[in-house]
Amino acid sequence: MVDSIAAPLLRMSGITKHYGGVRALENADFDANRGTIHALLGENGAGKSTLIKVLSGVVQPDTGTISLDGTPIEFANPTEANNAGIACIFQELSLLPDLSVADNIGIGSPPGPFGLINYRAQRRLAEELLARVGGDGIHPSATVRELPLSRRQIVEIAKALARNPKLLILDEATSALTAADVEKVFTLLHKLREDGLAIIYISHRMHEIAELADMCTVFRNGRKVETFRAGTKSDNAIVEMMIGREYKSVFPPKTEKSPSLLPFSRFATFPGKTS
Ligand SMILES: Nc1ncnc2c1ncn2[C@@H]1O[C@H](COP(=O)(O)OP(=O)(O)OP(=O)(O)O)[C@@H](O)[C@H]1O
Repeated sequence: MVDSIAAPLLRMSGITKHYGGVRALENADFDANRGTIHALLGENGAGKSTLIKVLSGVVQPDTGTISLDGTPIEFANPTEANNAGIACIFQELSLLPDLSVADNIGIGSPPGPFGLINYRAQRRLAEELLARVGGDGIHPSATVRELPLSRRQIVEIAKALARNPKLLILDEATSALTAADVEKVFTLLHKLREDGLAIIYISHRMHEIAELADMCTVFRNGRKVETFRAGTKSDNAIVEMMIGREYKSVFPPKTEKSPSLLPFSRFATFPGKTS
């Protein structure tokens, strides 16, 4: 993690969002720093996805302010958020399966003169980005449909990086991947963190967060409960923050003979969700 004494890259303050009569976020605050992987934790319905939707221009908040790099921002739609340097990856990939890898990666890039696509430039961009994300073995002219899921996820990340974002958000983006493929994505995210990106990561798999995150923020009932450094709280303390009451672990207490290398139980998922 890059320690930052400067202002955070992202600052969300006092965000409230209702869907009709349902309060999804209530006066919520959230900061994210450059060079940091920040996990968002919370039970189902805590407001995590709504926070991300506000941040990525999918929905607009009722009240509250957002600033990026110290500049106040408001997004009317996802394209505006994208243009400002915010890229979002969801569990459902956004790739068009019948197009090539290069077409998918270049899809958001502005066309050349006379509105024409410069295929050579598009292919070069795809090659550069695939190399950056460790997808060297993926051919830019391969059709996305031909690729296994883990490779598609790599292409999705390459596509997200095509606009050179400052902030990369992954919302349950690794849920469909095998453990081995998740490891590959984590290696890539660590590399992107070293490049200075701010990364926000949502997952219900506690062991993933323990392995990946530098910082954690817990949400409950649409509000931020606490932000803390990963590894500084026990599993139970985190679950209690998430559910707002005492939690008796369903896992046997650790013995000296079975130390856990991770601050969270290896196979634990958060209550209320299976992965
Ligand atoms: N489009 C919508 N219309 C009505 N209510 C919604 C809508 N989207 C979310 N909600 C409600 O807003 C609250 C916050 O939901 P949100 O999806 O942000 O939580 P979450 O923490 O991301 O949960 P999950 O882990 O299940 O995705 C919940 O009560 C949810 O039912």
